[in-house]
Amino acid sequence: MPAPAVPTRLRAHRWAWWLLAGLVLGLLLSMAWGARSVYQQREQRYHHQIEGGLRAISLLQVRNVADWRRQHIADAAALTDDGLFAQAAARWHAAPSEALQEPLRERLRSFVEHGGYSAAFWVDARGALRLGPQGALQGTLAPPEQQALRQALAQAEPVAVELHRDAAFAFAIFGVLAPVFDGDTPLGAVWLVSDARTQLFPQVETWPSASRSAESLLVQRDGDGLVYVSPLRHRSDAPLSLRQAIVPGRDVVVQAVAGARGVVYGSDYRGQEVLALVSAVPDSPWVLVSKLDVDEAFVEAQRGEWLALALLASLALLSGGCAAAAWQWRAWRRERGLKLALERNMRWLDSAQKAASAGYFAYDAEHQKFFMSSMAHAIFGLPPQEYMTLQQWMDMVHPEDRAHVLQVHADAIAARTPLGMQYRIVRASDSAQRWLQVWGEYGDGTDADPLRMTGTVQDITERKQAEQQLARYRDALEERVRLDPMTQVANRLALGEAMQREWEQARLRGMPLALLMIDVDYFKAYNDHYGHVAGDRCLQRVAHALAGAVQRAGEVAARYGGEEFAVLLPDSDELRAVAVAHRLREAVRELALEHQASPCGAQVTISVGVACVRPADSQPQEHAQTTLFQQADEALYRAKQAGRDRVALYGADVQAGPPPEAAQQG
Ligand SMILES: Nc1nc2c(ncn2[C@@H]2O[C@H](COP(=O)(O)OP(=O)(O)OP(=O)(O)O)[C@@H](O)[C@H]2O)c(=O)[nH]1
Repeated sequence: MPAPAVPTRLRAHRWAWWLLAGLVLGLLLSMAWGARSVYQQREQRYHHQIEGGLRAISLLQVRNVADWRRQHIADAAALTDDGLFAQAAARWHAAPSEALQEPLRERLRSFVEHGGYSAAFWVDARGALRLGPQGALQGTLAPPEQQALRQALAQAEPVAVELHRDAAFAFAIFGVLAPVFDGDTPLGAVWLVSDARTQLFPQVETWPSASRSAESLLVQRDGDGLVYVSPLRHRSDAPLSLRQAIVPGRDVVVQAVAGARGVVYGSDYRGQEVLALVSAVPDSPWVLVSKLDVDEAFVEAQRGEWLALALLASLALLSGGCAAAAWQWRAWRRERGLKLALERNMRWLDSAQKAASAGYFAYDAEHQKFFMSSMAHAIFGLPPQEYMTLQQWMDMVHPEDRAHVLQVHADAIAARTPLGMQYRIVRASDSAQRWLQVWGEYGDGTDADPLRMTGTVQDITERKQAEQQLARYRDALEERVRLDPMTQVANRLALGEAMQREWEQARLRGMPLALLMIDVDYFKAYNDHYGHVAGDRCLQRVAHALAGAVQRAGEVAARYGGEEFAVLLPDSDELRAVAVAHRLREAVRELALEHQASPCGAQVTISVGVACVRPADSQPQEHAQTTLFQQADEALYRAKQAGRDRVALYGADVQAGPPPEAAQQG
């Protein structure tokens, strides 16, 4: 069944959409702003965390290096202050023998074996190497140590020889010269030598993290430039071999040597962007630069942040997707529910239409097509198809109704008023004439919604036939109500109505009106003689004869009651009325009904009273009519009195015998 193409246009309110879009945009912007703020806060906090961590490591390393240096000075100072050692040294100086050198060697050996020093030597006050842990030595101190010896003997306290390279050692050494005195007499000094490679550098090489770029550097000023004291993680230069000019710039080591302290951002010896923490090592020329690649410190952290953000965004998207899917599913369920309800309603509608023989349609005025339900197709006798054309419909409308139907449709379109009409069609399938009831309504016919009529069509042929039948019954009944059941002529009700009608006509046209009152003569005697059944039959024949004798339009012959009749004669003056009265009397006589009990010649006769009136506006109508009846009755009475079987005109002498010439002709 082709469903009618009734458009369902959902007109969205444009302003509501704009408002919604604005709200969504505002929400997105505020979310972006919030995310940016959170990100910046987190980045700042992360910077603080990284810098704090770097600061802690730097402090630790600085403390270790400083402690290491202090330990060396403290060991040397303890030796300078050791009186027993000084006495042993004085004894050996006074008499150098194997036996007297043993306490000194023992002491030197303990520094190497238990003090963590790489070497320990006894040097005399002139700087000649005299004794080592293994025995006597020969040689002299290198210039830095010579200078330190002089300084130490002059100050009577230990003097450190900063980290440097010495041809006698394969590694960079740090030394301390501890002067020894016999009273005020300088005897010499003990030279304590440390291997920086195993003793110092590990202090700055150890990092409590698995960072790939973390590095601590000990640097110191060297004339106009600077020198890298500790080994480099990313270069193979030997300690103290890498020198660099102090050129102002972003180099963190240059900044450190130039006096910068604390957190410094800049580049390192690789040209890499680094975050550095610069601290001076107390009581030393060294500056410790602990640094991390910015890439590693922050970019990876940023990557982590982005990852977390991406995770959050994914979660949000997933949640949004789930919500959208849930919403879609709900909408789908709702739509499905509506569809099912619609299908159910359509089935009910179809059933209702079948039960009511009604179909529905939508007429597209632009394309002149009717889209109809299957029931509507059946009503028009068309096979189920997509639509019915306007021409098809017009051809089917009954030719007698066509002009009227088209006019009503045109009026409904023009006035946009609902349409309701009944008309006939010649059904396409069997050419049967059918009555249809159509209800329709035209739309507003705007640009967006072309002119369209929707409505219902119902086959009301059976109802129409029933109505016509009913009308016929009603007419018949109406007729019967105004008929005397026994004689089948009009009764008093019909006579009264005719009197009203004809009176009005006569009054308007100024014409006369006549009333004849008729009574069967000696009818009691007839009944008595022939019986009531015969009496009835007699009355029927008399009535029939009277009715047959009045032929002009508007003339009414009625049974007035019992054996009495009345005849109303419009447009009749007294002359004509008397003539008609005689004709009626003659018509009864011609029946030749035997009446042995009648003194009027052994057959049924009638007496007639005639009265005439010319209705006028001045007369009260009811009263005038009553008067007319009374006058006709009085004339009848006079006819009876005069011997019966005759005509009496009210207000004139009663005549007997045959009717006058004029009456015969009237
Ligand atoms: N059979 C029959 N008799 C009727 C009917 N209606 C009235 N009658 C009789 O008609 C008679 C009328 O009698 P009356 O009024 O005395 O008058 P009449 O005998 O005809 O005498 P006049 O009228 O003076 O000539 C009565 O006997 C009624 O019973 C009817 O429908 N059928």
